[in-house]
Amino acid sequence: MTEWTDPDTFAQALERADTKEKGNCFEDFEEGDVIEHDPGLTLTRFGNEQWMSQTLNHDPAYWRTDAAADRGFEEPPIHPDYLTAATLGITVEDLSEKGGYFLGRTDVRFPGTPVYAGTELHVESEVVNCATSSSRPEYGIVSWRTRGKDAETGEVLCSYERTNMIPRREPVATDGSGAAAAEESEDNGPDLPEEFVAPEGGYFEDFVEALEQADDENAAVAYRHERGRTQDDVTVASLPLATLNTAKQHHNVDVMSDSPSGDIVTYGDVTRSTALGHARSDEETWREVGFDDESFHTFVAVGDTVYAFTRVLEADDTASSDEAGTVRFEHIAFNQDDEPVYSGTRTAEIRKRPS
Ligand SMILES: CC(C)(COP(=O)(O)OP(=O)(O)OC[C@H]1O[C@@H](n2cnc3c(N)ncnc32)[C@H](O)[C@@H]1OP(=O)(O)O)[C@@H](O)C(=O)NCCC(=O)NCCSC(=O)C[C@H](O)C(=O)O
Repeated sequence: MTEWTDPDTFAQALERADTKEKGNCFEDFEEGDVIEHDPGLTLTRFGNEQWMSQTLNHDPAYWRTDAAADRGFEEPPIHPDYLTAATLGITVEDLSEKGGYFLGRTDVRFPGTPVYAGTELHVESEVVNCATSSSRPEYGIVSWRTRGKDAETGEVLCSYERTNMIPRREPVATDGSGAAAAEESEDNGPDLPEEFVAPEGGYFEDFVEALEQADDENAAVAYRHERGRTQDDVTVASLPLATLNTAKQHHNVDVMSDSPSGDIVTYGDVTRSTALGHARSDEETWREVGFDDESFHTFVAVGDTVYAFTRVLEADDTASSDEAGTVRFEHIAFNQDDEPVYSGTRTAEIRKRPS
């Protein structure tokens, strides 16, 4: 009898065998469905430090006990970026493993923070919207409300609404109106203020002063950050896998060679954390409050370099501590060709200058 490992025999066997599929297609989601995700993850110091080091987030409060105490933490906590990435990673097997691109996310909040190492995450998602893509008949667009909870107490630690493009089993006819609208809107020329102001330093007062100066001069507070992070095997494949993110986009070169990106791509949360790390390196962060209107504009792949640009939108003297004020930023991650790859608004408490 022929050995099944004989190459010709095996090729035929592969052709005739059914594939035990992973993940869900667009047709499998229905608005109102609630999905309890099976995978869980213990948030560890190691996982946190691996994520934060590789994305250049070096805020000492997340690394050193004395710096943590100085910021009112019991010990170096789990960073909200890693918490967000781990919450999303756990959902991928059920929501997006089939290969849909992560388009955006909003209302990212951390009601139960600070979170400390040793906390076990339990995550659930509710399908909030299923829409036809008018430009891509082979995909639908699905949004979920996801909550990452402390598995022991049930307290919600991280919550957000996320949208992905999800492959359909059967393509549908579309009118292409989305693509036409996008083309029309490209006709508008750039509309930028004449002057850009950069804050002198990274304290709350520096942002307030820069906003006041910009207001006087009809300018914007906007600046770029010097650091860049070239994507490598660790950022593209290892970091998402470390959050249990099974999206083939990040680790299966074979499948991805025949996809819109043509290659494995960086997990959106890695791109975002990297840009935020660059921005935070130029400010005195006190606490992260939330993120809104996040969008991923184009792919980031191995060899691409992620840079960051910041626009300061507003500042407010009130915060959870007298030692800080609240600032709202828009952060844009861009690549070596100056193309935006991510954008989103961020609300953060920024330390006031010590008197
Ligand atoms: C994915 C893209 C290649 C699509 O590009 P394009 O075909 O040019 O279309 P649009 O960008 O105009 O968008 C297609 C439709 O999706 C809707 N859309 C776009 N953004 C959002 C959003 N934030 N919320 C809701 N809907 C959104 C548009 O309106 C379009 O709708 P329609 O006209 O009806 O078709 C391109 O966008 C791209 O390359 N994006 C980058 C994607 C990416 O790299 N993401 C991060 C990496 S993938 C990942 O992290 C996966 C993750 O692990 C996971 O599992 O989620």
